[in-house]
This record gives sequence, structure tokens and C-alpha cells, in this order.
Amino acid sequence: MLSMEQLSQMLQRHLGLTNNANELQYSSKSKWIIMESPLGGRGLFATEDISSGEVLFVDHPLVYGPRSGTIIQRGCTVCNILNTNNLFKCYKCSLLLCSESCQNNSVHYNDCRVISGWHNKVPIEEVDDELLSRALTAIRALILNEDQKQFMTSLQAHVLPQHGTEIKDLQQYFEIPTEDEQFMILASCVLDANAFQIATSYERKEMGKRGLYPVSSLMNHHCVPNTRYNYNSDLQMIVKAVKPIRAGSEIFTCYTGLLWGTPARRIHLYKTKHFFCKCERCADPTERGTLLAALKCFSSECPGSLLPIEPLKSSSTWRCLECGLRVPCDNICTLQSALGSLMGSLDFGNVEELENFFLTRVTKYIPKTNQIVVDLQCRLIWKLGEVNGLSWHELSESRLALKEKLCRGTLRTTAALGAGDAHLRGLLLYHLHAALAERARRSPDLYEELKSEIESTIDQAYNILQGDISAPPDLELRRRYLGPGCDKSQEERFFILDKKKNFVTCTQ
Ligand SMILES: C[S@@+](CC[C@H](N)C(=O)[O-])C[C@H]1O[C@@H](n2cnc3c(N)ncnc32)[C@H](O)[C@@H]1O
Repeated sequence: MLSMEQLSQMLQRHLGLTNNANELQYSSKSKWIIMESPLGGRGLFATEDISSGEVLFVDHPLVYGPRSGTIIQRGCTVCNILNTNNLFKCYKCSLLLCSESCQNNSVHYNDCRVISGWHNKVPIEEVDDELLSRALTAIRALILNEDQKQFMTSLQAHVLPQHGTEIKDLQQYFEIPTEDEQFMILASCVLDANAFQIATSYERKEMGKRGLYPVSSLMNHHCVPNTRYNYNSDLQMIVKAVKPIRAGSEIFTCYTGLLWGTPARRIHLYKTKHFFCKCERCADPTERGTLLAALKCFSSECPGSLLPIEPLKSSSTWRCLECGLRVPCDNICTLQSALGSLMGSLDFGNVEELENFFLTRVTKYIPKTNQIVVDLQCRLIWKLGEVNGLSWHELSESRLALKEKLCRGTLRTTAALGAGDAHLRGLLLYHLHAALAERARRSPDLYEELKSEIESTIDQAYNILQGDISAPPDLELRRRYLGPGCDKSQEERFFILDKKKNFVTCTQ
């Protein structure tokens, strides 16, 4: 196990902040330091006052590859493209590839060298390619040098039977040297505890990737984090403050969805990261007044909402805020799992089905504040104006008004949580801007009235999302034409909305 000081040096070298192996001092560039966290284990702490939007650090992956979950979409193990027609198995190792150029790529050369070096117990073409994809990130850890392996294994790992199963399952296909197998199982435990899902380009369909970002992996979780992160096209992870961070404060990220209610966040954290969060948001039954976990009161005459009395206890009784009715935890769990199944039966690709479910069915059972409704709200926001058949020009007035209303409501929820300039806020502002701009395009007389909000929403969205590979491709163009300080005429400004598609194509 590395000491805190050795780990710090490794991290500094990993980031390229110091080349000198004997350099004990932090480079003056670091805005963070590793210390013991009051939450247990290590954490990152700010060494100076940080302002909102400031970059804390830029990390790059020690190792990356496909995600290990059992629900994996088949894709090329080099470029990650999902392409069911062109995919083929490498004749030496059985990894999935999409083209000759991916087969000749050095990434595949290294992967293939490791796997084809193992003696196969079945003909190679019979090896389960999905299992190989799921195990590939841990397999790639075998290629690291000794220093990097030591670095990797000094990160947190929860060595439990549910982690590393994808490596254990490889045994039916290969004879793997015990030392390699043990290392890969440990690597898998380290990845499960620390890896981040890597975002992909907007609208590009790719196999999900994860990466081990060593500095980022030292950030502990908070349900209202003080940072956000994004990725650039070089797989670098850029971590920025979403609100001012005082020197000496812990730097947090969020391991769950920001808009999930407390029971959902706590179960997820316990199952995947093996701890129960006890932050102020988790301890507050109303979650800062957002009521994200609330259910409708079981009394048919009462319009009130049920919430857990002691949210830090999973067995807590729930109580109605209005009439005081108490409901045992078991009844709540039954309702929650029924709601889960109902959601599981929805076709999220079908906007009409989503809209119908959102507008008429779901709020019969749960309050409008519940995370399920908020999740549906977001899904509708991302689609209205953006998908075929519901593009801006085809969108009815009522759907345009719905999009604007949903953006405003969800922005209010994120603000109530105190989420600062979170990535989600950037996306919501972008979509609100787009809805307002479309309204002004349809009724030019309204432009003067809407102008300042159109300008400020796109400007704020741009400041949050710029440089992010998953940002909408027309973000910068919209800011140039519809943001503050644009000297173009109103007609020209809206030309970008009329010709949006052509503009995006010719500026790419
Ligand atoms: C990515 S690591 C974070 C760094 C870790 N604390 C360390 O010492 O290396 C994730 C693990 O840290 C711990 N952790 C993170 N956030 C926590 C929190 N809010 N409360 C308790 N433990 C937490 C959990 O053990 C979790 O699985």
C-alpha cells in the first residue's frame, strides 16, 4: 500500500506536473491536495479559494475500455461504434471489431496479444464476445507497467464476490495464469469502485466506455457536489467547480443521478460503492423542499405527500406531510417496485407514449415532484424540437409551450437543490434558450420581449457546456448568433434557426 505522500507523487507524475521522481513538494499548479477525509479514507481538498467555473484539474485515464455491466450493447472494441451489420470477431482472440483499420490498430494489437497468449479451452470462435468486451478494461490493466500497476492497486477496492465476475467467467474459455487472473480480479474491483463512465459525442451511438482517472477517483461523493466534469475528444476529464469552494474544503463529485430521490440514491450507493451517504440532503426528508422521493398519500381524500420520517434509515416509516398518516416501509417498497416495473414497460424512444404517460397516467399515482415524473420531464425536454417528426419546424404550439414549461420547472428543482452550475443546468438552459428562440422565430414581434432571456440562457449554457464532447453541436453557433453582443440583424440571427442543419454541417 502506498503512503499518502507516495500516492501524491504518483498523481503529480501521472498529471505531468512534475518529472522528478524525488520531488516531494507539490507543484505550485495544484489546486488540490490529498488528505484523510472525515467521511473515512482519503479525499481531495482545495488548497486555495476556487471560484465557480474554475478548472480544478485535468485528468487522463490510466486505463479505459468498455463498461462491465451485464447489459452491454455489442460494439467495436477499438472505435466503440455500435454496428450490428459490420461487426466480426478477430480470428485470434474473438474480440469484436468493425473494420480492417480497427483490426490493425495498436489498441487491438495489444489486446489481442494478451488474449491470444492464453490457451483457449474451446475453439476461439466459440468464446463469448460480450463477456470479453465486459472484461476488456481489466484485461488492459495487465498491459500497464509495474509502477502503474502499483499505482492502480493503491486506489480503493471493494474486494467482494459481486465484483470481478466477468473475469472469473473467462475461465470457462481460457486457461489464465493465476497471477494474471488475480490481478485482473483486483483491477476489476478497483475499476468498479473508481472508474467513471466516459461521455460520448452528442448523438453518436457508441458502446458505453469507462475510464480510471486517478485524481478524479480520489473525489468522494456528495449528493449536492461542488464540481462537474466533462470530457474532451482526447478522453481527458476536465473537473470544474460549480460553485465557490473555500480553501481547505473537500472537493466532491456525485456518483448518482442528481435528480434521483434519497431512497434511490442510497440503494445505488450501497449496492455499487458499498457505503450509505449521510450528507445533509440525505438527512432532510424533503431534500431541500424538492420532494423528489415523495409518494401520494394513501388516504384517497388527502392531497398530501408521503415522505420518510427518518430518511437515513432504510426501514423508516413514511408520513403524510398533510394529514400525518403513517405508512410502514414495506408498503412503500411494494409501491416503489410496482412503479419501477411500470417504468420498465415504457418505450422511452416513443415520444407520444412518453407524453401520454407523463401528462395523463403517471401523476395519478405519484406527485409531480417525484423523481419519476422529473425523469420523464427531462426525457421529453431532450426530445421535443430535436427528433424526427418533432423537429422545431414541426413542433405544435402546445408542445413548444410544454418544452418551455418543463425546462423552467426542472431548472427550479436543480436550483432548489443548490446544484450550482451543474452540467444538467447547462443542458436545461440550452433547451430553454432553444424553445424561447423558436417562439421568437415564429412571432418576430415577441423578439424584443424575449431577447434578454434568450441571450442570457444561451450565454450561461455556453459557459457551462463549452469544450464538452457531449454538448449540442450548435452550442457555439447559437451563442454567436443569439447570445449577448451579437451585432447581426434580427433577420440574420433567426437565419441560423431556419437553416440550422446547413449551418451546423458547413461549420463542422
Ligand atoms: C472513488 S473512491 C473515493 C476515494 C476513497 N475515499 C479513497 O480513499 O480512495 C469511492 C469510495 O470512497 C468511499 N466514499 C466515497 N464517498 C463517500 C461518502 N460520501 N461517505 C462514505 N464513504 C464514501 C466509499 O468507500 C466508496 O466506495
